[in-house]
Amino acid sequence: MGFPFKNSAFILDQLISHGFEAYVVGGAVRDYLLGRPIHDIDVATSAHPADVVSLFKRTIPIGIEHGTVAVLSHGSTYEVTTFRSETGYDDFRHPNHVAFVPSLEQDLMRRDFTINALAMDRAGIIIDLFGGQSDIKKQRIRTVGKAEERISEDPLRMMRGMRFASELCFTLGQTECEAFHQKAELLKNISVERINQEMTRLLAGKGVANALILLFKTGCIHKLPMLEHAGPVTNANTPRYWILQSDEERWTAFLISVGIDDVHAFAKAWKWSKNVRQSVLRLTALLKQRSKNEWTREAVYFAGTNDAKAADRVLAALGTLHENDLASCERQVEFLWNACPIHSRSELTVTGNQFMSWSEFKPGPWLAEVIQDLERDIVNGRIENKLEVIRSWFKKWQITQKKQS
Ligand SMILES: Nc1ccn([C@@H]2O[C@H](COP(=O)(O)OP(=O)(O)OP(=O)(O)O)[C@@H](O)[C@H]2O)c(=O)n1
Repeated sequence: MGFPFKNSAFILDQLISHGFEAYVVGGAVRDYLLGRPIHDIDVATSAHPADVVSLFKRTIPIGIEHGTVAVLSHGSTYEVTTFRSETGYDDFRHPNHVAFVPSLEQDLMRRDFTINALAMDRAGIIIDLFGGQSDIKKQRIRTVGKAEERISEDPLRMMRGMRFASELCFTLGQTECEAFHQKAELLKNISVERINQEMTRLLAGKGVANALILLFKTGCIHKLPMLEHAGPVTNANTPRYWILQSDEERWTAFLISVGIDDVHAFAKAWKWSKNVRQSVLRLTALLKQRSKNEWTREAVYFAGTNDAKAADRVLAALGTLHENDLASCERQVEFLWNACPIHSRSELTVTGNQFMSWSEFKPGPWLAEVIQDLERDIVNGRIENKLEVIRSWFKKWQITQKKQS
């Protein structure tokens, strides 16, 4: 078969020529066997981090406490990690001291799942001590050794297991399922950032429907922040995630499907970035507006075509809109957008300053209001986007404001 990870061959060669063992391990071997794109290449070696640093020109000690050194070459980064066992490795470098480095076997034994506990040597031979290849063939997720032990070492592994089930469309072994159920509570000790990463990937996987069923069956879902009372998701009421095109669309559909209304609080608890939070909030607001009405020129103008189409996809994923009607809804959105006389505030012939110079009011919130009212009237074709027209429109606007106050 030969060694498929050509770009990283120099790392193995350099380590081996200095008397060390070196293998490609983990996700790269798994994804290679699955025919999936390879993202990161991780190398496991018997060399100490200090040896790794001395053997390569450009290195960064990214996780020295875990024995990981990043080797940089031709714009790529390779993670080289000293074999570790649960007790780590002994880095006591006294001249008379023989440093203890675990074996490859010990290193593979402490990994999470059999499909991730595979190694490949420089000749392209696969080292498979726990039946990882057979599990790949049978499309199942099994832990290396006792599930309870692997989970106790790092409870995030439960989320990883279900995320792999989603991404690879694999099933979860029965013992693993039971162990997840028994250990679900431990998820509360895991940082929300790590949970969020796994959950976001789980929602994006092809097998998301089954993964969600697992999340509920194992009770793990109810141990996640703000999902204590998340409400049951079955095969029948799972959103049609395949219609959705971004993490934000998937999160919006997920939150609606499990009955979470307070997106603000959820975003805070899950420490979402500002971008994700604002997108999900915008989409949720649009859905409320859209589920009652057809798109109008004004609604498309204020939403923008991207969000308008995204909102329709979420509606289709939730079954409110028929999937077959999506294409015509998209065309409708495009049509309405093209019919708008302006496409953003910057196209108005007046600015806030102009209103100020015409106005008898002091600056205040009215400025934002007047601009929005103007955009609305122009987009709906009620007035033209011309300075003199807007000036007389503004006179009337001021009069109605005064009457109202
Ligand atoms: N909680 C964890 C995380 C990782 N690993 C091991 O470390 C390897 C690398 O982890 P990572 O890069 O996070 O994931 P990958 O398995 O490479 O998968 P992906 O790239 O799809 O995230 C895994 O294959 C697995 O052997 C583990 O045992 N337990």
